[in-house]
Amino acid sequence: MAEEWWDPKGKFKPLHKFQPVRLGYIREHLLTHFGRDPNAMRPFEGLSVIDVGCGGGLLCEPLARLGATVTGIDAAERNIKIASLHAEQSGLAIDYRATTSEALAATGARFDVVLNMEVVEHVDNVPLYMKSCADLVAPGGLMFTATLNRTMRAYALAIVGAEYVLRWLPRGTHDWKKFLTPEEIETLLKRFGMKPVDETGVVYHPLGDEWRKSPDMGVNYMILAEKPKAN
Ligand SMILES: C[S@@+](CC[C@H](N)C(=O)[O-])C[C@H]1O[C@@H](n2cnc3c(N)ncnc32)[C@H](O)[C@@H]1O
Ligand SMILES: [Mg+2]
Repeated sequence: MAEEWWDPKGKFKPLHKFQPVRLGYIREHLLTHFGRDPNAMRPFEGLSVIDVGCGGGLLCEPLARLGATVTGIDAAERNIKIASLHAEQSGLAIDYRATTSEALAATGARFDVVLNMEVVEHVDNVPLYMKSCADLVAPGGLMFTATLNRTMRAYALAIVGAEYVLRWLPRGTHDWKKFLTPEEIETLLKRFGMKPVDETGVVYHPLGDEWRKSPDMGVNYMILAEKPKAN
């Protein structure tokens, strides 16, 4: 099971391929926003980060290595078992819990940074989910959202291309109707007290077999939002 999540060529291959670009984006914005030293070994010491829908913990581990105090939650108990085992093998202390963002937000838990990466296109009640993620952000904190746009190109590339032609993902992984446009995400962020401050597309470059940031948000994209400091 652990291999499933941590195999770079396995079922979650696209998430592994996204790692450099998304970690670069997260790192860059955390450094600037929280005024951290880019040359430090553990620049995010003292920052609390929650990875919502953490799966096998692909984002939790690098952030813990960079010094952050990391909590990973996933609705699927099985994923939490895999993530915990892997963190133990990596010698990392990560607080993994099998729960949902909705349940955790209801307890009043708050974090400096909320990661909402590749989850929202899988949830049933999007507004409720986005509200729970926003509620988990402490005043002055950040939330990162990564997902797929609801365009014809996303249908062609992320569903026909990735699931049927290239077989990067199992068929049926995504349902195009559940994809959200950047405008829809930003509207929800604002409704729940967040201020969108940055956005970028993420585009595949076949020559280097890598994903890079791009102004083109037509398929994959990331949005950064800030929660204003309490007065
Ligand atoms: C495609 S995976 C994303 C994994 C990880 N965020 C990444 O990008 O590497 C989506 C995960 O979100 C979890 N999930 C969906 N809704 C959730 C919720 N409301 N609270 C917590 N986890 C949720 C699912 O169980 C699944 O493991
Ligand atoms: Mg997805």
